[in-house]
Amino acid sequence: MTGEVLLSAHGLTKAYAGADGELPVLGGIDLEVRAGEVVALLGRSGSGKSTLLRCLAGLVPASSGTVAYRGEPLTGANPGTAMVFQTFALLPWLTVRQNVELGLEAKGIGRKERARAALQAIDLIGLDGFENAYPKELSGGMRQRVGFARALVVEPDVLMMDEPFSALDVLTAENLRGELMELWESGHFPTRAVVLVTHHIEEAVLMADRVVVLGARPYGTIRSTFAVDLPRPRDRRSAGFLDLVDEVYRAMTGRPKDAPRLSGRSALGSTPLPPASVDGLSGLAEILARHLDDRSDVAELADGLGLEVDGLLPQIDALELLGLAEVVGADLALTPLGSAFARADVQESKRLFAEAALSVPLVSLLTTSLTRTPTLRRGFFRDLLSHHFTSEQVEGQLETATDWGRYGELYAYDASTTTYYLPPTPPLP
Ligand SMILES: Nc1ncnc2c1ncn2[C@@H]1O[C@H](COP(=O)(O)OP(=O)(O)OP(=O)(O)O)[C@@H](O)[C@H]1O
Repeated sequence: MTGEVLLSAHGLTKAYAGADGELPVLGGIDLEVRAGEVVALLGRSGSGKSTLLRCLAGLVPASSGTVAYRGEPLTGANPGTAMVFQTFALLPWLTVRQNVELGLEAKGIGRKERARAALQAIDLIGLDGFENAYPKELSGGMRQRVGFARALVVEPDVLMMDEPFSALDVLTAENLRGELMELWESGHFPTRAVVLVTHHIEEAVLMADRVVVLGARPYGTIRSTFAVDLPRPRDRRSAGFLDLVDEVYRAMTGRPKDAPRLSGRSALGSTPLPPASVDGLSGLAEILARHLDDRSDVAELADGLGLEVDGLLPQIDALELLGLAEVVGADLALTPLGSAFARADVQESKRLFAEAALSVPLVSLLTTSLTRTPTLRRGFFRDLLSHHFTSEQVEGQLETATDWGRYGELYAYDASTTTYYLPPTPPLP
């Protein structure tokens, strides 16, 4: 790696203030971004990717450690970066050109020069003809082009992108990714490096020279880094591409030795329940049961379903957590319990599922609490969980626990009164 260092983070930590004290999000990040490279920050939801990007951009202050631009520690917004967001964040009452000019206005650049630079950026990103259109007249893809033009117009040293394609439909996203990388390769790209936040493994391998995998347990740290030496434009079907996707996938699912097991049989606060419905995880178990030895390569499974690999992560996590499957290398394999579950009739599958779900702390807590107090409000469990998780994570976990417990007939839930209760015992025949 030879380019000069543009961005650097050393010993960077970040904790947000929460209702119940500090929520640590990043722990001890060391990272450099050099001229000439595209770096992807890859990780699951909640691993702190966006927070790291914002710290590098100086939009969020670090709790400790340093972030520097060209060796100068940041004291506010990073003057060498511009950001493209997932949601396009355009001002609806301004035209395309006026939206693009916004970044320049903030820099105190005169009107004539602003118009010239904006038109150039608009042209570069394929928006010519839309200069005077308002955002509501544009498709999602065209709106995101405005997002790109607005960032590129200031010719930042480093373009920062926070999941810029995830709000777009598949074809539009693929098209825009391709155009962007062509532009980067052509040498006409007005930035010297790119940092991309994504949770799509394939997107990271497709676009980046270096993929930095963040792990989320117990808080965001760099788990591994991969150099991507594949020639551009990259072929998603080439053996090299698929091998690297597999390797990165293993790094994302592999657990560091000292991290708590995902099985979460320990404390309530260890690992949030994944957002996987019983239907979804049963579907995956049934598909696995159709494979030889009840196991399959995860990338192939996802491909067969028309999904990106990470699209299956919540269901895989759920099957593991419930002890119904395990990840072995790049494969997902049903356990004997999972195999029985996948092949059982409805009643037996509910019984097996209940047995598995009772090993999950939150489900077990709901069940045992209800044996002591026959009805309990959702707010009671929300409060308990809020000591360990953000409110979004709390609601997500309660959704999952409600679905799982209902299916296993461990408890029932009345949404109109937000109350859990024990299901009535069926009458004796
Ligand atoms: N401003 C904030 N205040 C409090 N907590 C926050 C704030 N921003 C993020 N968090 C929390 O920090 C954790 C990491 O969030 P972050 O958005 O950085 O992760 P991420 O890996 O980018 O996830 P995602 O892909 O879901 O955006 C999450 O638990 C999130 O709820």
